[in-house]
Amino acid sequence: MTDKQFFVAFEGLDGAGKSTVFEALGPLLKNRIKNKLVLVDKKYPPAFSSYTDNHIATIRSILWEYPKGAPMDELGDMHWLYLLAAWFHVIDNTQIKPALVEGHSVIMESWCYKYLVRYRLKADYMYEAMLTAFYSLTRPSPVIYIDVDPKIAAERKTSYGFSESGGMDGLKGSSKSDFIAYQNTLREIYLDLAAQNGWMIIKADHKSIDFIAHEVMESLSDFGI
Ligand SMILES: Nc1ncnc2c1ncn2[C@@H]1O[C@H](COP(=O)(O)OP(=O)(O)O)[C@@H](O)[C@H]1O
Ligand SMILES: Cc1cn([C@H]2C[C@H](O)[C@@H](COP(=O)(O)OP(=O)(O)O)O2)c(=O)[nH]c1=O
Repeated sequence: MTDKQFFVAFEGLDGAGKSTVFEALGPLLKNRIKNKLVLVDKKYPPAFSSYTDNHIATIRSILWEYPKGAPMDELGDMHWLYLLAAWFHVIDNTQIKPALVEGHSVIMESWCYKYLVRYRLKADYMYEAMLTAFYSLTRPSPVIYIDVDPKIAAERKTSYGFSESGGMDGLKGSSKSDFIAYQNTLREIYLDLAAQNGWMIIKADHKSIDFIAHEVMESLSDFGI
């Protein structure tokens, strides 16, 4: 048992297995730590107040419940940047910061780096603007990067979304091969970020969820968790 306080978050490509490993890890971690553990799903955080819950439901519907085929690129990359920043700041303010102040530990199913990776492909000033907008967000440590070959992630999916296939970066088409090509580009950027920031990398190709979850638990011991 450990009483170390932590904030850890998963990162990885679309279909890497973040949500699934997050669900498997929760019960394993709860048995290992003395503090209360707060589990936060990026899109569906635990209830807060009715005002805030309504507010975030509105932002969520814009960010994630958009109609299939919506021409999201019409609105512009800077618009989406600030909406994404608004989302992560509300999660930080209402979930992560208060939990840490209370002495609890937090595990996030995924954090904001996926969008930094996507914005790395855009003009430099946009990437810089996103870094600035995200600057004061609480930083997880460690970040657990679930690394999969995009071909394997693609096999798990039945459809390939517009933004998952590079639609927001001017790429046309959302076939399996479009998804794989875009995700391969993102993976290189992700792996650079992982190396620069000392993220924990879990190689997940051809491994069961149970196996991956136990590997994550072993690696977390190296961080005293
Ligand atoms: N290691 C794995 N082996 C087999 N299937 C997996 C594995 N990891 C995830 N999956 C399946 O792949 C799909 C995508 O996983 P998910 O956790 O939703 O990915 P993410 O949250 O990273 O987008 C789900 O249907 C999940 O059951
Ligand atoms: C401009 C831009 C916006 N976004 C925004 C639009 C979407 O509403 C939002 C969420 O992306 P989406 O791929 O729909 O979901 P997920 O977060 O599960 O991967 O991010 C990008 O993902 N990429 C971009 O290049």
